[in-house]
Amino acid sequence: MSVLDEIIEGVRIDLAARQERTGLDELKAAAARAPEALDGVAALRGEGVSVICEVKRSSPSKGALSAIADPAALAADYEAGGAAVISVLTEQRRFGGSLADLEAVRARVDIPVLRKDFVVTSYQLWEARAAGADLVLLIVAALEQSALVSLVERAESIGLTPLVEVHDEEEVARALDAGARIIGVNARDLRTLEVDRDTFERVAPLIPAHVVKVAESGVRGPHDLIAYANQGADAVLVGESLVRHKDPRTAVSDLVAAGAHPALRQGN
Ligand SMILES: O=C(O)c1ccccc1NCC(=O)[C@H](O)[C@H](O)COP(=O)(O)O
Repeated sequence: MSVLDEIIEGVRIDLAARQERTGLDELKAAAARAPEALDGVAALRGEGVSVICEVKRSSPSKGALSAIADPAALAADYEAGGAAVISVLTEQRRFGGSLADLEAVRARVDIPVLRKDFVVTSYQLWEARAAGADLVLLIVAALEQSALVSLVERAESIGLTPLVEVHDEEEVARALDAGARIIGVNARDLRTLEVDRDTFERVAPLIPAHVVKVAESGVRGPHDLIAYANQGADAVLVGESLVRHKDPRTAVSDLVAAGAHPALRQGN
């Protein structure tokens, strides 16, 4: 069984427990009370390279990353540093996250918030919207094509912008077929968990210009952002290097400044 399969097995068990506690109608009512969703595409189409900053407590590849006592305070630092979007890992077993983290972040920041999880059913989309998320991650490798298509449609229909994650050329074709407006190329191989920063350079040319291109994983600092930008990234998604940093606000503003450099503004 792959790491992805193991994660999804746990996600389905936890999901079933939540579905027992909260019916879909109740969740939809909560989603209707949530503030209107912010536009995820517009947030990532700003000047320069946009930075998506992640609240990430632990990971299957590295174990515990940071004792994040106050995820909302961390997100506020990210926002003050110039983040375009906050990503909150809500998967509990392997990443130590929760929807409570997302709700706390939503209540503190004014920029869009992404629910980063292993979404396999539309119930999780309603959860995301009820918690105040504006974007949701959909991982192509975790979904049959019919499920991917219907989750993209459902997400859009309830105001969530899907960030559709791919790892190779075939998955790009599937993401485009599903109508993705934002595609994230994750450099982390979900079988080996190794990060290969060349993945983006290989796969990104297959993504048309009207689709926002996000380079995910392995950004250690401005030099990696510049490398991804030169390969056509509109945005980068950064987790570990920020949560481990002693001054996350400055770390984000250094990334944003690197992404705003005039040399990167001419369509790379
Ligand atoms: O981070 C992991 O170990 C991991 C393992 C299996 C599936 C997903 C995983 N990470 C999710 C992510 O996509 C990253 O949190 C995100 O791209 C940020 O990456 P990084 O900056 O390298 O923490």
